Amino acid sequence: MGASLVTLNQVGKTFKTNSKEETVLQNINLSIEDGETVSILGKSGCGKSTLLNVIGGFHAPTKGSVLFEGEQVTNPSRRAIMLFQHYALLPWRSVLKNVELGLEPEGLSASEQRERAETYLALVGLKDSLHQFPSQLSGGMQQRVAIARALAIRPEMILMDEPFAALDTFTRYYLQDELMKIQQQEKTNIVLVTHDIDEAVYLSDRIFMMDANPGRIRRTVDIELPKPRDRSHRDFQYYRKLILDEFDFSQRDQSVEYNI
Ligand SMILES: Nc1ncnc2c1ncn2[C@@H]1O[C@H](COP(=O)(O)OP(=O)(O)OP(=O)(O)O)[C@@H](O)[C@H]1O
Repeated sequence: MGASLVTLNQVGKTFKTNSKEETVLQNINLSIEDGETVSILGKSGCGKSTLLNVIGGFHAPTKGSVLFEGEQVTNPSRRAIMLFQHYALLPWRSVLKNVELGLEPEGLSASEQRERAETYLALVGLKDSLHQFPSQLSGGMQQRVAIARALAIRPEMILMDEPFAALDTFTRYYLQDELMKIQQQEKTNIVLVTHDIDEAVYLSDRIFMMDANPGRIRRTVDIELPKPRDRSHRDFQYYRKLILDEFDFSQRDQSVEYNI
């Protein structure tokens, strides 16, 4: 096996404000192999988004190092694109122009730019919506535009911060399926922040489970199930239960936790 795509060595992150100092990440060691989809799973406030931002070069670690293909990460780059929960589309630009916007720094000709944007919009099933505006689309369609915009840049890695959290269950399942198919086709590495255990088990090759105060990796779980996965299969339920047990949820009222 070659070198890891991403390696974090002894990473710590402390935020300093006027009144206090908060250590949000402590002693994070992890590696992400090329081709993997990994999830960072943990309760609210445990430092998931901070960890994602450190991986993407948006926050500098206070301690330790972050390596991307063996090179120190010091800044965000187009090799790792961030995808947010709230799409971040420009409302005054059409679907096509939103995707083309991400391509402007690449210096493509107008026709190349358009062709690339159309290719990725077709990939996410939006070839008939090129000239619509974000406000004319459902939340799920808007997130598909955002996914197309990220893919069109052809990054090596997409960092996703709870990308489907604002969507209803049916749309979320649909987009999780789409994302999995696209990932298998494009071979883009995905790092997904979520607090949805099902989403993590459904999509991930590996799950990094985090504890809070300070944020640290509690346990890493390899999900050894072929894709596409069957959410109702007992092997899927095995991993789901393993994670619920690890977070100590299984002792509580299970009707609350097994509510899908
Ligand atoms: N730029 C910042 N400055 C100061 N503190 C910050 C900053 N960013 C995050 N924090 C603090 O770091 C802690 C972890 O936040 P983070 O957003 O990483 O958690 P999270 O697990 O992603 O939470 P959630 O699931 O609710 O989004 C919080 O206490 C937050 O207040």
